[in-house]
Amino acid sequence: MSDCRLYLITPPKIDLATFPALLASALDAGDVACVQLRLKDVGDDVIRRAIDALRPVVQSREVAFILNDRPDLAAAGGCDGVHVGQEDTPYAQARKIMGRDAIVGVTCHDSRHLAMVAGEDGADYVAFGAFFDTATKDPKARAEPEILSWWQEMMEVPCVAIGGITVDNCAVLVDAGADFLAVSGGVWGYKDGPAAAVKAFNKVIAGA
Ligand SMILES: Cc1ncc(COP(=O)(O)OP(=O)(O)O)c(N)n1
Ligand SMILES: Cc1nc(C(=O)O)sc1CCOP(=O)(O)O
Ligand SMILES: [Mg+2]
Repeated sequence: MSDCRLYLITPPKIDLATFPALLASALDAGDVACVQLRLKDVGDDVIRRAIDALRPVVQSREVAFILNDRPDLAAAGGCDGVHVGQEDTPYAQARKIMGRDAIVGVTCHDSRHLAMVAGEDGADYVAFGAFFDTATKDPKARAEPEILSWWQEMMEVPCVAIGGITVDNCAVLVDAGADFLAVSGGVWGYKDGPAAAVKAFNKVIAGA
């Protein structure tokens, strides 16, 4: 059985009147390691309100609550961590803002070099992607599953696979050694709903 775990990414737009209950139902359906709040092109107040609404839902279930892009708002809002990309706040600054005990993850696209640098700098995980076509964003790179196997042989730092991951295509990434599958559309857009998606992902992970 694989040690791989699910890492949920929130949908690009969320309605705070309904999304907390939907998220709770997904988290109660099966194992989830982290939830990343990912809102693009919105003001700080919108992000703060979303943190306040979602953080208790996530943290009360012993799941790590991670904010995308913004270590300042993550630290101020009591998040467990932050995810930064190559064009966001640099890792060292994010770490300084978040503190030693927080989770700081770094996007590395399909680059072994970026991953080595992030791992050696002290990142808590490195993220590779996009592995598949995705409608959630226009990804900078396409990664192949071999990069996960290569990383696992070289390094102790966990690796996250992201980009177009679904119940139907994820097995190859689990087999290649992903520690986490980061998924948005494959959960929130799943034919039978997000709770069924979490169950189905966990079934594939357990069988891999
Ligand atoms: C787990 C995880 N991996 C990669 C990303 C992408 O981050 P980034 O390249 O900064 O792009 P945006 O998500 O900010 O558009 C991520 N968010 N999470
Ligand atoms: C946020 C993000 N980053 C990517 C990268 O390649 O770095 S792909 C991606 C989209 C993830 O959403 P979905 O599971 O719907 O494809
Ligand atoms: Mg970013």
